[in-house]
Amino acid sequence: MSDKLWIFDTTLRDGEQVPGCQLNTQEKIIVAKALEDLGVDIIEAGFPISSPGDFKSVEEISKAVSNPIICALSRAVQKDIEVAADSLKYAKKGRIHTGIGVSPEHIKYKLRSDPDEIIRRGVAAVKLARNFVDDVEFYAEDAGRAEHDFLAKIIEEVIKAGATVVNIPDTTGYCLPEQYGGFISMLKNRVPNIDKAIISTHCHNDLGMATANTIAGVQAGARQVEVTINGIGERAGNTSMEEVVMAIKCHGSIPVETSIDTPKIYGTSRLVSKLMNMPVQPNKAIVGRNAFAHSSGIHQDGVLKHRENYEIMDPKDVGVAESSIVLTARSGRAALKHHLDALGVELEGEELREVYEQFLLLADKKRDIGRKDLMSLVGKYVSDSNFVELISVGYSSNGNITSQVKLKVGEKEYSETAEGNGPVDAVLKAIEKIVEPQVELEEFLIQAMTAGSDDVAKVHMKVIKNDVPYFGFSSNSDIVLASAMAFVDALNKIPVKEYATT
Ligand SMILES: CC(=O)SCCNC(=O)CCNC(=O)[C@H](O)C(C)(C)COP(=O)(O)OP(=O)(O)OC[C@H]1O[C@@H](n2cnc3c(N)ncnc32)[C@H](O)[C@@H]1OP(=O)(O)O
Ligand SMILES: CC(C)C(=O)C(=O)O
Ligand SMILES: [Mg+2]
Repeated sequence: MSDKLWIFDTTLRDGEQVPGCQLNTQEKIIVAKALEDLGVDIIEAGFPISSPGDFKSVEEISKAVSNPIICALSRAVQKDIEVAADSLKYAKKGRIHTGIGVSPEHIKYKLRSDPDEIIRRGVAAVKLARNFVDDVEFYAEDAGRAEHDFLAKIIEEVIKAGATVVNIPDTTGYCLPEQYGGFISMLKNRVPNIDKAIISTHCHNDLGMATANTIAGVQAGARQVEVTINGIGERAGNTSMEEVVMAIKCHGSIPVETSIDTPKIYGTSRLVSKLMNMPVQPNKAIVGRNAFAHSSGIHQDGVLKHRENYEIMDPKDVGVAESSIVLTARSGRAALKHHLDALGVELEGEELREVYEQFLLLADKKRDIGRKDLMSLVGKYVSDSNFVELISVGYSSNGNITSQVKLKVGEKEYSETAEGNGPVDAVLKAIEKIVEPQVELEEFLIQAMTAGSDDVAKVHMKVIKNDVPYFGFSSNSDIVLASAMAFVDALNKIPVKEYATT
């Protein structure tokens, strides 16, 4: 059986530390609700001592969401912890996250302290926080550069003091996966009371290792991961939630499961990106614009034959409707044909080869080939609702009935006259004379819509070209004009190439 992996989202705290990403309380509530909907277990809602606005946000988020635990950050400072506790007063389940720097650098240069004093302050902070809430998380800031002996010692002491979760941050994003996993294994092996607390990962991406380190931590026994949507966070960012969740989903060998409703990932990513003014880089794993876009011929051919040839997950699993085949100068015939089929243009053999050659010439000049470009390349193979245009229709009766018709076909204008046994017959014959090759008029139906002399005629027409039926419709109070319009409508359904070959 798999263990539960607790998803601790810090988009609203560490993510919000990014310059330009600050949110107001209303915006934070929108994100918090989306995170609740996504299924996260813990929302780190803010650092309440930092400003009245952040205090209010934690308070309001505590009221607005009910399922996740609401967590408030503090330093190992009495006032911070008291304010954090106060901000959580409406939370159904509240957690105080307190801690202190544990690396030689932090102890000496940032806190200007010594190891014994740091343990004393850490323990005091946890004890104080436990006076307010049962759920207290301790962070050993900069654990990624800490000495093993000291880290094991402080973790043992804070668990004795009542910490329910112990967070082992790689604050500076320094670790390699083996090293980071090594910290977690070391704690599991050396801290006697370690099973009384959940071990949490908190990794930064300064060397692009945040996800790898987090996974290494989980493989070594961590059961909570601290993550942000889109991997936003201080400097190069935090571990991205979507990457960890999908890595676990894709690799059944990691013996944990999360409660994340993965098809909601993409929507949440876009919401956060929009509200925080933080564009998602196109090649971002899982949620980037190109994460499911295939642009080179060999890959496209492979995906079209069998999606799994180049995709390790179903885009629908993360809320992306479908993968895309992007046409570029590196595309092959399989991709071109795929796009043409979608436009209803089924080309094979010589025709496909001819269009492909034109396509490559265009793609070398233009980076992305869109629908309009394709239409211009295959125009002659598809129908075009404006290819045949009726300019004017008239007739005269001088014993015999003679029509005069003006049509534009493609770029050229034509005038024609014809005789018929009535005005409709004469007009249709004149059109037939202009439009080569001849089509066979198989059905012609005129219907009156009301009963008056000013009635509107509704015309339905079926013409056959090369054994394929095409239908035209129109309505007009002038029955002759309505018939001509329906004929032209049917003619415009015929692929342009049928005209071009005559
Ligand atoms: C790794 C992280 O992401 S930690 C979270 C980072 N987020 C933030 O810093 C945002 C919120 N911060 C703030 O609003 C402010 O920095 C405050 C309110 C916390 C403190 O403001 P100030 O009192 O003006 O202190 P300032 O920010 O200049 O310096 C930080 C002080 O906290 C101390 N400190 C830093 N971390 C800790 C800690 N975990 N426990 C105890 N003290 C700490 C520093 O040593 C420094 O103390 P000093 O002034 O005695 O040298
Ligand atoms: C406050 C702690 C958890 C942190 O963000 C870090 O160490 O990176
Ligand atoms: Mg951090």
